[in-house]
Amino acid sequence: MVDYNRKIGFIGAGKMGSALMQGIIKAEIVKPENLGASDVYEPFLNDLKAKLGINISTDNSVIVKASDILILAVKPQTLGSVLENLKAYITSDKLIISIAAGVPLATYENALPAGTRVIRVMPNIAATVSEAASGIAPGKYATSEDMKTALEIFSAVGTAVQEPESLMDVVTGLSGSGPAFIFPVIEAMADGAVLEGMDRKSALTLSAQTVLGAAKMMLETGMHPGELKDMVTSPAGTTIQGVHALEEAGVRAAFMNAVIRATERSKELGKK
Ligand SMILES: NC(=O)C1=CN([C@@H]2O[C@H](COP(=O)(O)OP(=O)(O)OC[C@H]3O[C@@H](n4cnc5c(N)ncnc54)[C@H](O)[C@@H]3O)[C@@H](O)[C@H]2O)C=CC1
Ligand SMILES: O=C(O)[C@@H]1CCC=N1
Repeated sequence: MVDYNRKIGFIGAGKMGSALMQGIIKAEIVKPENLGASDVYEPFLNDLKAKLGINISTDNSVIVKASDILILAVKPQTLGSVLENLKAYITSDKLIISIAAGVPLATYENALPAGTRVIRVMPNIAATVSEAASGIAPGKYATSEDMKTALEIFSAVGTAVQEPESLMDVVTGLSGSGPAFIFPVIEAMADGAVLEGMDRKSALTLSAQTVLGAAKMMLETGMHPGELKDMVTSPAGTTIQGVHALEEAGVRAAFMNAVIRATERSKELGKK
């Protein structure tokens, strides 16, 4: 088990950092007084302190010094300067976890003191509601105990799987970015129902529950999505008409391309 008294610190308390902090507090794997966050933008910190009771600072080094596990949650473009400013405070007892898209483990290992234990994680925004999907890759110096710790933290806010680093850009394109591919689907299906006369609130509720139910059914039955689709699709019925409309619009290629393009962008970010 993750040591309940271990201190976890976030550098960057924006959208993803705060989503993870909410999930971590909800899962009770760390006490609020053992969770800290720093950010250059004070209002985010004040909100988090008020909501979660965590420690805050606008000085990154304060949080680094107070933490056993450091989660880097700043933009990939900001990371270089953050690492440069923090390296003097990274001692060998600290585990560094980064969630930055694209940035390879070697970048941290080269920028931080020799032998620093680093783990790369790509979670997603559903950590807020304890339903994140995270891929986790260990760095050169991370121990199996470190991986256990990372898997426990990210399993506490959803589902977490170990992946080789070579697939972390794909994880980014699929599950890291994926919620943003699905929200418009939920909205667009609801729009169809609104066009047919349903009120917006009911349409969004039914649409979102439909996506949730479909995903849950697949995960819980272990059945192939094609087989599940066939269970809904009566001969000459309603569903096959809708499926035909989606195929005419090239929906499968569109979703494949979304994942491919996001993956390629993650690779590009890593080269900067
Ligand atoms: N938003 C998402 O769904 C996901 C984001 N990520 C990764 O998480 C990281 C953060 O992304 P978001 O939370 O979306 O961005 P964001 O812009 O909401 O958060 C970044 C935070 O870093 C702060 N910041 C900027 N410079 C700083 C500095 N020098 N020291 C401390 N804090 C500083 C900003 O004020 C901001 O609050 C990125 O690397 C991104 O690739 C990973 C998975 C999903
Ligand atoms: O859009 C981005 O770059 C980040 C990484 C995955 C989700 N959001």
